[in-house]
Amino acid sequence: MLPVLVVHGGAGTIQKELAEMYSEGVRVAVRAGFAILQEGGSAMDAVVEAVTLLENNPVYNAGCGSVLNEHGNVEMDALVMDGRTLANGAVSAVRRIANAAQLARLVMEKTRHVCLTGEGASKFARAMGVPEVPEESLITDRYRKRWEENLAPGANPVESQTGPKGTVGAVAVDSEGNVACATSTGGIQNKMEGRVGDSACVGSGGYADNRVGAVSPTGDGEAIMTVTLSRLILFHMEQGKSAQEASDEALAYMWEKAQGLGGVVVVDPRGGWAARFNDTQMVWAAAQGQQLHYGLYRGEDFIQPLQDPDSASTQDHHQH
Ligand SMILES: NC(=O)C[C@H](N)C(=O)O
Repeated sequence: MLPVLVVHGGAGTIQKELAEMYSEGVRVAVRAGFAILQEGGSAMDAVVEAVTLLENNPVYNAGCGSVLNEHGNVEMDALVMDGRTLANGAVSAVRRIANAAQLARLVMEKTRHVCLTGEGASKFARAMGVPEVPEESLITDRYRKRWEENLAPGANPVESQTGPKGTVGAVAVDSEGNVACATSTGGIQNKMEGRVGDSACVGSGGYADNRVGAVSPTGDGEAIMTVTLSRLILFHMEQGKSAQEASDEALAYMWEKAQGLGGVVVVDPRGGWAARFNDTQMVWAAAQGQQLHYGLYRGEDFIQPLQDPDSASTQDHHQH
């Protein structure tokens, strides 16, 4: 049933105290993006709106709330892709802007390139009138502290590159059957300056093609890139697998070949969808028809009516 929107706020191990905040944020974002689809808006508008809200929410590792690189700076990656035309745009290692996915969309719409990086991406943002924000406005106390802990004698900065991976992403099918994806992230804690992650690389950190579907992943970027996870999932769907089967097969392959953990949200053009992960947790939410689905641990699929956010949720172990 069309339209559909599915979002994620990252995979990994989410501290118990923060779980409700993580879950609430993806539900708010999915409602806002889905409202656009219900009014006849495009899949592209819906995914960018959902991701923008998640970037602005300091809970997630994207926009405000991004993790810090080895020098204590925020460098963000993002991409968008439109399944109608295969048009896509990305930015990598971009600094001092609030909404990297919107800048990725401008790369798609206003340049002949698919990815701009670092200082070039910042110059392009300025030329497009995107306001520069102070780096401090993107940094939360939580990540500032984590970064400082890594400077302590005896700390192992490489070890702390693992941990919660709160990248954000969204996939949608609009009422005309067009699919789109958007992904945005601060990357991984203590990454080397200039490190480009999957979230800036089309085919890895996202893909959308009206003939097959759309994917947005989260997780170990190097492993995601090694298996080109998003395109791999769509390849399995082209071979006749459902969104769920294709996701599980590709995630298992990523583990086998690259010891990669992560998760994905996926849609197909008929309105089938999946939120799957091989890490301990992934925070996700989906909207379709009158229902909002959401979950955090494996096997969870809580359902609420979209109309009434306060009504009691029911748990249903049907897996998507
Ligand atoms: N948080 C994440 O999902 C990390 C992201 N995939 C990256 O490697 O940059």
